[in-house]
Amino acid sequence: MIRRLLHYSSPRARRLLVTELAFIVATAVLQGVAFLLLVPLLRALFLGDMTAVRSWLIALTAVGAGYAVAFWFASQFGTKASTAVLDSLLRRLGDRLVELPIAWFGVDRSGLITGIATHGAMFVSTTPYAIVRLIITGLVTPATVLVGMFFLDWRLALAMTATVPVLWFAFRWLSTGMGRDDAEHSAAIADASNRVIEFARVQPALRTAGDNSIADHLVENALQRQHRAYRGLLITGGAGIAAFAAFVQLALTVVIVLGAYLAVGGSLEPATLIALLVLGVRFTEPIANSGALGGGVAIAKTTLNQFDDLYNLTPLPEPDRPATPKDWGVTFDGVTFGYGGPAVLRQLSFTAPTGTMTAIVGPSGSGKTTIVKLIARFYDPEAGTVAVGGIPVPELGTAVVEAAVAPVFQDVYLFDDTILNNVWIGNPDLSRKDVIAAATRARVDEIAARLPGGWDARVGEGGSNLSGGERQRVSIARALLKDAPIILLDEATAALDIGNEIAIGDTLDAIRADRTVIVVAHRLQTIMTADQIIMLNDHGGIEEAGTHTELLAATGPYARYWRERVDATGWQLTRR
Ligand SMILES: Nc1ncnc2c1ncn2[C@@H]1O[C@H](COP(=O)(O)OP(=O)(O)OP(=O)(O)O)[C@@H](O)[C@H]1O
Repeated sequence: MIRRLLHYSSPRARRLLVTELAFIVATAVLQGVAFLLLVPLLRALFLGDMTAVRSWLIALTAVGAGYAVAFWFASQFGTKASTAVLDSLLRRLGDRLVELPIAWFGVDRSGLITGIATHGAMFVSTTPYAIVRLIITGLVTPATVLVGMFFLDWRLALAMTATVPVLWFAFRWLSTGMGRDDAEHSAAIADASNRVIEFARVQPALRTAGDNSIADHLVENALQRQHRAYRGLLITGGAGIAAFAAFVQLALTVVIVLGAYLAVGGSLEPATLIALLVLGVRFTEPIANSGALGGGVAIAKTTLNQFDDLYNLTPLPEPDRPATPKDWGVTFDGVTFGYGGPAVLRQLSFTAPTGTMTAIVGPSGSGKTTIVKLIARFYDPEAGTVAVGGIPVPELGTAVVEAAVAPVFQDVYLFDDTILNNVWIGNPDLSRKDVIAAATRARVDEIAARLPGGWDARVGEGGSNLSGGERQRVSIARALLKDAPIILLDEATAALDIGNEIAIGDTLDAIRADRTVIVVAHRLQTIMTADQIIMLNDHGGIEEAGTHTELLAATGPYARYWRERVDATGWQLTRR
């Protein structure tokens, strides 16, 4: 565990941790020496040899003083090491989260991340001082006593040595059992946290679903699983600690019986026997204490295992030196992709040249949003190539793609901050005036005017004070501000109010001239005015492609789709 902790620590935390451990070992050795000195001291007392008593007392005082100094240093370095380790773990977690492919966050990981970032990292950082220190003391002090014991009575020393493997196996058994149960408990906590967070988020939908909704059952099941896992942990821990303590007492009894046998046989002075028995008790005491702590180490290991899992994930390949694209056109060449299951897109090929707007239409679930995610490099395709400016995206690298692409998805997440700051993150270098100008182009000014506090009104957690369409407007404003050469827009499927309709229309007009715009299009206006339309089919391929006029003239599936949409929406073609 310590090896892995050192691995995840910063150089400073590593230095502090090693120094702390060195002082802990020193205190344990000095404690063992102090216990050993009790034997000649007690024997001198029993025999009434006051000169020897005085000498041994002085020696004991000197060792006691050394112990106090080492203990003070161990606790000083312990406090500093714990803060530095916590800092390192949180930084490593943050750094790793930034490196992981966005797809990893697709499945809800909030419970896992929250667990590591709050109690997990905190527990691990305090483990060296709160737990490992006592375990080291529980091992090193008895080891020191054992070595000294050979000089006092080799027969009792041998008997004590014989108990060591038994105690070691019992200790391992206890730690392994608690580690296994804690891993299950930790997974159950993460699952329950996810469910409770989800439960809180979807309350509006749940209220209409009634008391027996599936979400109620999911939360209930997750909480019950956590409850069962916790009970299992307590039972294993309680039984294991009790069994370990029994083994320790058994070992002590063996030594006492042997000592008594030797004393009765006359080969051991009674005064020495009593002193050695006192030592025997002191020998087993730290071992028994450490048994209860083996489980603590196992619990800390759960968090370190989670760190290992995060670091074992393979990130998307990145180039040593990112290539430079010649323009910002996007090409799909024989792309096949399927979220680890059946292919969603099969052998898909199309080109969206710079300075054009491509509308993607097709049945629900045909892979429209998947195309957008592949361009933004949430994933790499299983076969074929997604290229920007003629260069395959893996050769450009995630950083280049992220800088070049401004995605506007349907599920926009806003920070619990002011409406203006939520736009500002699109380009933090700009002035307030420029940010307001861009936000106004996306009609966010209408939203700000409605909210008490205007531009400085807070939007609530995740943007809960705004409607879905309004959140998308803020996201469009961010995209305008970012001034990226590739705009990916996943238009809202739900009917938009007139304000949002105009905002999206205006934005597309404003940005399409010199950029590559790819829109998962639902608005008829967008579809009709696109430079090319790509209509997907249900099998992950292209049904038809061309301009609106060409496709209508072809009177194929697109013409039917268009007719149905126009009839359904009662849409009328007018010039603006
Ligand atoms: N993260 C994911 N993991 C597994 N499957 C996914 C994931 N995201 C999407 N899918 C599946 O991939 C298919 C295509 O999804 P996609 O969102 O691209 O479709 P779409 O055409 O945009 O649909 P819609 O018009 O309903 O938004 C669907 O069957 C969907 O269930």
